Formats: sequence, structure tokens, C-alpha cells
Amino acid sequence: MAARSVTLGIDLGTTSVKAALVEAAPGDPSGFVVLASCARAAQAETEAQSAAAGPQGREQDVRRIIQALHECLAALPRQQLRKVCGIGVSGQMHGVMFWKTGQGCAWTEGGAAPVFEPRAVSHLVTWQDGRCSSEFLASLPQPESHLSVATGFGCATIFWLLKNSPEFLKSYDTAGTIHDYVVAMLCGLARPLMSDQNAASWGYFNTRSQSWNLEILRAAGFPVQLLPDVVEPGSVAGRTSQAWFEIPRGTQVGVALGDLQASVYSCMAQKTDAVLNISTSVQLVASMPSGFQPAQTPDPAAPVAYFPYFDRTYLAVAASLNGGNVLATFVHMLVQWMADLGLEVEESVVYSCMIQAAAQQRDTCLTITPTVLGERHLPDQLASVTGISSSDLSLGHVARALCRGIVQNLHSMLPFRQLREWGVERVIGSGSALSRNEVLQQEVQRAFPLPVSYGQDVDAAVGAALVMLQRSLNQQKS
Ligand SMILES: Nc1ncnc2c1ncn2[C@@H]1O[C@H](COP(=O)(O)OP(=O)(O)OP(=O)(O)O)[C@@H](O)[C@H]1O
Ligand SMILES: O=C(CO)[C@@H](O)[C@H](O)[C@H](O)[C@H](O)CO
Repeated sequence: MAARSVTLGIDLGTTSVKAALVEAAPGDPSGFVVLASCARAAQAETEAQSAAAGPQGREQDVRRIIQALHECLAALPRQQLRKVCGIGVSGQMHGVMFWKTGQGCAWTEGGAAPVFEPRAVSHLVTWQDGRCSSEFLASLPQPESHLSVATGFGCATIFWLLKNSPEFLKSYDTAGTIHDYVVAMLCGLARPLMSDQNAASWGYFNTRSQSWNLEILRAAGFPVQLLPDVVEPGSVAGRTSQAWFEIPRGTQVGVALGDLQASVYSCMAQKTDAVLNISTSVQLVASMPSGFQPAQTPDPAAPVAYFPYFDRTYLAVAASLNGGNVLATFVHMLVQWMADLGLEVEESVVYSCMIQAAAQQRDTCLTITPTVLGERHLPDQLASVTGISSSDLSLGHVARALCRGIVQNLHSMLPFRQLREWGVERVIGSGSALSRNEVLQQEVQRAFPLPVSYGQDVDAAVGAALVMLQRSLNQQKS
């Protein structure tokens, strides 16, 4: 009898960490079942380590992210963890963190299970970081890549640190995304490995030649020794160097994937599907035919980018920086206003009241452009509200207009009729900001000229697990 194939998927998102245990189910139409899953808010936002980053800096405390990860693992059934034969990891793309080779973590037996604790690590400078101004970005060398470089991209952040905090950079000799770090710590790798999905998200990576723009970077004084070696997504980065919870030592760990690609992998059943993911940010994604190659020069004004997927194929992506985070900012603002007025209210209560009020307010003349973070192709265009009349000021009007604005902003980046021209027949909605918000769902339904169906709630974690499951099934066959 074939061994049972159970894999663990982990997604280190901007807001939350998620984990899912997946098993092959040949009798099921999807071919797999999710045995168990868990999500924990990381609450990792923290002050920037370099004061020069200013209020635009966005950093996260790696210790808190790892704590949330361990809370997720602790919540999964122990007997299922014992059966895990592969671990897939994905996470928030573009961001960068640094550590010292050989001192990135310490394994402890402290609690009920063996865990690793971050040691000589920096904060994670996330994809939401805005410290690189348009002028700064314009001063950087032109990449030899089809992707342009934006603030929050790993290589731009490293260039910024080189100029503004060179001493800080000298304290570390290794860099990676948060998910590359986790893979490196699990496997005890001296140097992290990176998939081309994450390398492309840092900038200065050529997906056609699968190589960093080393000459361009060296000529600009960039510390190229920090750049990880790049391998194909779907390949194995190593094996766990220790038992981790109930997962046996020696378990295969895949090279880390982008959360975008992992969530698409979990739900794009057909080439004719598009995926709309609304979580912290928003992505509308369609797959490009095999053999497609993007134009080789970067176009910073283009709202649609082509990100590497698997087997040298590409995804066309309208990646808006303004999604669930805009609603989170609004909720946070209301809670703060209430506190200023001497009233205390939980954010979760505000979310449900806001969604309920907007559900009852079916239409509004209020127009909100929700781009509080700007967009990569229009970094200086911030949010605005127009059409304000005294009759449209209720919570319901504002929340309805916010949800509509998020969808309309995406439409302005990738007009939805373009999907039809690409042969898309159906849109799969995913992401917890969408699944938890019926008003956002209504606005999506209203705007798309195509049928929309919904996937599961732990998408990228499931996708990361599925990539490893597929690998394990292929190994069993050969
Ligand atoms: N109680 C709630 N009700 C409805 N929506 C909520 C609630 N709490 C948070 N949200 C929405 O969910 C979003 C966070 O989504 P999610 O947990 O998928 O983040 P994430 O996985 O870390 O994101 P990403 O994968 O983009 O990094 C928030 O930005 C907010 O809009
Ligand atoms: O939302 C994200 C992190 O939680 C990002 O990683 C996006 O996936 C990414 O920014 C975008 O989709 C592609 O640029």
C-alpha cells in the first residue's frame, strides 16, 4: 500500500501567519483534502530600526512572526504532524530581512515541543515600506529585467540602507525574505536559497537568464554577497535539521514561494480561470500561455506586471497595494476617534457593524479612491473622497463607497473586459478580507462581467502544501 502523503503548508502573510495540513485524496475531485488549518494574527508591526526611514518606514518584528508561526503549529493535531513528509512555505513578497550566518536562530526544547528562536536577526522591512522616494528610486541604476523596482522591494531597500545606514548593513552577512529565513532555519542552511518568484519580487533579477543583475549592482556598490542563490520553485531547499513539533527530523522542505503564486496554485484549476485575491493587498491574476515572454525593458508606469509562476510560465498581475489594509486603516481610525472621544470599542466589533451598515446601504453617490498607499505605478497618487453630500455621510455610505473604491481602483489598473480578451471564463475569489466581507463580495459581483466563485480561506498555505504534495506523489510514482 502506498504511504499516506501529508504535507504542511505555511504562509507568512503581512497580517497573519497561516498553516494547513493537506493530504492526497484521489477520490476527491480536487485530488486533496485539508486535514486541519490554523491562522494567527502576527501583530508584528514595529518601529523602524533606522530613524532615517521616517514615518514611511514599515517594519515587522521577526520574533513575533515566528511566535505566531509556533502558535499555529501548536494548534495543529499532533498525530497528523507526525505523518508530514514535506513542508512548503510561502510569504509576503518583496520584503527583506538580514541575519548573521550561523547565528540566525537557536533551537530550544523549552516548551512542549522543539522550536527555533530568532537570534542575530534584523527586523523585516516589508513590501509596504515607503522610505524609497520617487527621487531616490530614479537615482538607482536601470535594471536589466522586465520588472521595474518600487519602494518596498528588497534590492531598493538594500540600496537605501547602503546610503542611509551603512553601519546597520555591516552587522549582517545574509539576507532573504521572511519565508527564505524560515526555510534556512528549519534546514540549518548556511546560506539561504531563493526561488525566482521571490528573487523577481526584489528587483534587479532577470527571469529569462534566471540571474541577478550582478554587473549593474556591483558597479553601483551594492553588497551582492547578500543576494541568495536562486533555484526553481517546487525544488527542495533541504531537510529539517531538527525535529520540529511532531514533524520528524529529515523532512523535506521546499524552497520558499511567493504568497501570490502559492495562493494562485491553490485555486486556479483551469488555465481559463482568473484569481482575485483580496487580503492585506489585492491581486487580480491571469495565467499567460506557456512560451509567453514579457518585454525585456521595465515600464514603471505599467499597472500590470508579469511575475514568474512555475515551469518558466508567467502570471499577469494587477497588484494593488490598497486592499483589506484600507479597510483596516479605516477601522483603526474609527477606533482611535472613539478613544479620543472617551469610548472604548473592539476592532472586530467595528468590522461587523461597518459591514452590516454597508450591506443595508445598497448604493451611494460618494466616491472614494482608496489609494492611501499610492500604487507602484502611481506612487504619489494618494486617496481622495468626492461627491460628498450631507445625505451620504452615514457609516453605511462610507463603508459601501470604500469597498466599491477598492474594486474600482483594481478595474482602473486592469479593465475587467481584458480578462475576456485573454480567454478567462471564471474568476475565483480568495483571501480573507474578501471571504469575511459580504459587501466587498457584492461589489466584486457587480463589477465583474464574469461568474465569480470562492475558494478556501487559507489559500497560500494550502498552495504551498500542494506544491510539496505534488512532489511527493511524483516521487512515489517514479
Ligand atoms: N473582523 C474582521 N471582519 C472582516 N474583515 C476583517 C476582520 N479583521 C480583519 N479583516 C480584514 O482582513 C484583512 C487581513 O487579511 P489576511 O488575514 O488574509 O491577511 P494576510 O494573510 O496576512 O494578508 P497577506 O496574505 O496579503 O499578507 C485585513 O486587512 C482586513 O481588511
Ligand atoms: O500582499 C502581499 C503580502 O501580504 C504581497 O506579497 C503581494 O502578494 C505582492 O505584493 C503582490 O501581489 C505582487 O507584487
